Amino acid sequence: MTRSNLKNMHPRNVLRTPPNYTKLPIKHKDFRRVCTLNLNGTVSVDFRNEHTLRELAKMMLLEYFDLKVEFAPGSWMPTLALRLNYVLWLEDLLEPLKLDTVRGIDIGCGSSCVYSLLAAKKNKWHMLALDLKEINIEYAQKNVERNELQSLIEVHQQPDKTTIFKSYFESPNATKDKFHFCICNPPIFDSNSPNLTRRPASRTVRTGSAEELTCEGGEVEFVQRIIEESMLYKERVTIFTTMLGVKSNLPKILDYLKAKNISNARTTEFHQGRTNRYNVAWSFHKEAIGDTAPNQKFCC
Ligand SMILES: C[S@@+](CC[C@H](N)C(=O)[O-])C[C@H]1O[C@@H](n2cnc3c(N)ncnc32)[C@H](O)[C@@H]1O
Repeated sequence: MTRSNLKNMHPRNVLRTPPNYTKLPIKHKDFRRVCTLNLNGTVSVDFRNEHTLRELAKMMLLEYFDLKVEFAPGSWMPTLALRLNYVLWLEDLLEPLKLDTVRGIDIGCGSSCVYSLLAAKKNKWHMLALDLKEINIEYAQKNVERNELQSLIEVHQQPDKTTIFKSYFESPNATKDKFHFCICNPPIFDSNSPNLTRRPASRTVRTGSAEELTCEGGEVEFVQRIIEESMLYKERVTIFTTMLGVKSNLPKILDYLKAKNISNARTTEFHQGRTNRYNVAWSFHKEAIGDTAPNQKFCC
């Protein structure tokens, strides 16, 4: 990350001050094991090594949020700067609502359950964490228990990959409480695309299993499903949000919202080093999003 990029990070992001990679290995012994000490006293981290990335992610969550996290083998690896920018943007969107208690839904929480853990630990938000994969549910549940956040986070297995909120809301055990937001980092690639095997080489190792990274129609169709279900459950969730990994998909989603006559929408961009993400929020409630939170761009 460059200095100018760091300056443009969300104003409340603690990672605006770059981590001290020379001091952190002294404090965190598992992280120390994957670092290389150079002759001039500096420390190198191999971002192409999956095990190293796991230890880095675990160390960052522990150092900055006192969160102890384990990841399922081969599962999707969260980076803290990006996850934090998304949570901070949500804080901005929710602020005008002046809520005493906040309830959110984490669509596709992954094995780390990272968004729910951050939201609960940092803000004491109540979270419903949903995922399809059994192993992700097991790890997510253990991560919640490891951090003693059971009173704030409920983990629920999504039985049907074609639905988003429906199977939970229609289940007899579902809470009758309303939710104030949903957060989502959708599977990005189209499982039917022949280009999947010809993805460009990345400078860092790509983590995540096929089931976590792909779905029918890729992120566009996944988000279109969220939009469709948002129309069914407009009274159950105040602000719907999602992330997109591909810039050219943003206008497609905005066009889809327009086609569904949903005009109350906002976008933001997150730039973390070489990783760019594009977020959309929409609401059926006039008091939400409407007068506040202009479209924003955050870089880190
Ligand atoms: C890209 S990963 C994101 C993981 C985590 N939220 C993060 O940002 O690090 C997408 C996740 O969505 C889950 N998923 C896919 N389809 C889903 C569905 N219909 N309902 C809930 N989760 C789903 C996958 O199993 C995977 O864990």
